Amino acid sequence: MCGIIGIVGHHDVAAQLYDGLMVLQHRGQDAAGMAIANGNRLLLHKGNGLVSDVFDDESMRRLVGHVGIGHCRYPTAGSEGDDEAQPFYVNSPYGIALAHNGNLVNTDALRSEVFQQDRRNINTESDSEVLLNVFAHELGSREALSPETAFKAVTGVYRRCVGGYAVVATVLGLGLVAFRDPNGIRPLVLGKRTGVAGDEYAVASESVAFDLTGFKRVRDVLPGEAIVITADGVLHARQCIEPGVHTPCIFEYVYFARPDSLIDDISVHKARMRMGQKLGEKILRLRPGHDIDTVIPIPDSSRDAALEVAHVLGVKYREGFIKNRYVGRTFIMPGQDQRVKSVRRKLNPIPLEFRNRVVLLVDDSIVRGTTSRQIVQMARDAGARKVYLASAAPPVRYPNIYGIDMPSCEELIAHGRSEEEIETLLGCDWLIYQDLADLEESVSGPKHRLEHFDSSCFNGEYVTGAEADYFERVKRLRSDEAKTTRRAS
Ligand SMILES: O=P(O)(O)OC[C@H]1O[C@H](OP(=O)(O)OP(=O)(O)O)[C@H](O)[C@@H]1O
Ligand SMILES: NC(=O)CC[C@H](N)C(=O)O
Ligand SMILES: [Mg+2]
Repeated sequence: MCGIIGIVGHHDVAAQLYDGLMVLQHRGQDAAGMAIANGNRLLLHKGNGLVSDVFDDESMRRLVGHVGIGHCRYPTAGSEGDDEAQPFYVNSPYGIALAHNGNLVNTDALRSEVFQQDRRNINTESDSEVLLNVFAHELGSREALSPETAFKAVTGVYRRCVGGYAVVATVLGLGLVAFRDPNGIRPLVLGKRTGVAGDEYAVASESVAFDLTGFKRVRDVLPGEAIVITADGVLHARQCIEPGVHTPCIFEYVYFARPDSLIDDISVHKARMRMGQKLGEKILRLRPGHDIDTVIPIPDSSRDAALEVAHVLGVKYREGFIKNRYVGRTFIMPGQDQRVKSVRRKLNPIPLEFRNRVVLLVDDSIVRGTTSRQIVQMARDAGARKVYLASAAPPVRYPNIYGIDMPSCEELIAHGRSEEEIETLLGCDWLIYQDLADLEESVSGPKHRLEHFDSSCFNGEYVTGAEADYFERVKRLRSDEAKTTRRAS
């Protein structure tokens, strides 16, 4: 679930892109990069690592220009190599750099189409490089360069690229182009800042990227819409294809996004609080006379929900696990060994919050079960009398194919298992999952702002469809086993 940002300003934008990327770091910890338009050059700097590792004073000094894009990567296709860090660059037509959040599900068909029909070579295994070349071909086959031709090129992308994608690109001689897939699966938001020199614009994966950079959130980019901001700061917007059913990824609200973001006009923080409220109500329905002494969140992402669960149950909320702030998110780490070790490094119990108590641990989601297995054991070792575990999301039973790297259902602890079987595997005394209808209601809120979601990892329904053998192929290429073999070779 990468983070993307693009800015058209009146002054150099690299420092602000850096600040924006720092706030989007939770969306991708593997690689980072920036591309800045400077006259007839696209200045590019990217590499593996966190934003603060990839950029130093020297690289920042080189990135001069007032139109630019940035990316932080969590790979869902290809490898974790630095050749697949983003933005990607292509020299024709005009010179384009592009950064992508999401995942295409017709990459293989497109790859051969791009080679045979468009006569373009794709030099990596990245789906984003394919997307860039489709956009480049579509732009190159129109007459002059203008917002109009950019919109037509985006329509071409919409016709050819299937999957989840939010994209920012800089095109030399034009400015910034941004667009969001026809179902709006991946988020993209537009911001504006008005200064003495006039209006400046930004687009980003999450509105939180604006807070630090002084931009104000204007609105979400619509599914199937494209935005062009010319280098002189003029904004053009166009619906480039009839939008499909708007199905934003529900996992953004459960886990990925920061709580201080608004996505599709919905506060992630409030959505998570409502998840907690519904989860608490379910627990009360199932066991009105429960014996829970304390609710303990699994930091970080479950805190909003856990606090509300405690309120509804009328019991104490205690921070029983202390998180080491120097360990990143474990779920988005590339290998299972690394994930397993990181959970213990990251979380440590405060025994006095567990001793002789019946504790309810609350997490936002249970995916591979890496975190839950260990924290249940830690709670027992710390002296808990009983350990209950609640998940603010339903069982994750199906792969995600739109930008979250859980490609192989065998790796999902809930796949093909009943809740009782999962409870036994996790070793807890009671396991409670949120119901999907309650999760969806929590996100759409009392005003029913959204009616549909991409909830595919919970219900196995994929709004775009996928190539017939897609799931098998992606499992072969991207299971933990395949990644380990690839790294060793
Ligand atoms: O069942 P699993 O495969 O372990 O995945 C689910 C866990 O991973 C995530 O935490 P993570 O440590 O990535 O980030 P966080 O600090 O934002 O909670 C999520 O919040 C769950 O705790
Ligand atoms: N998580 C994402 O958005 C990944 C983007 C792209 N598919 C890549 O692997 O680089
Ligand atoms: Mg977590």
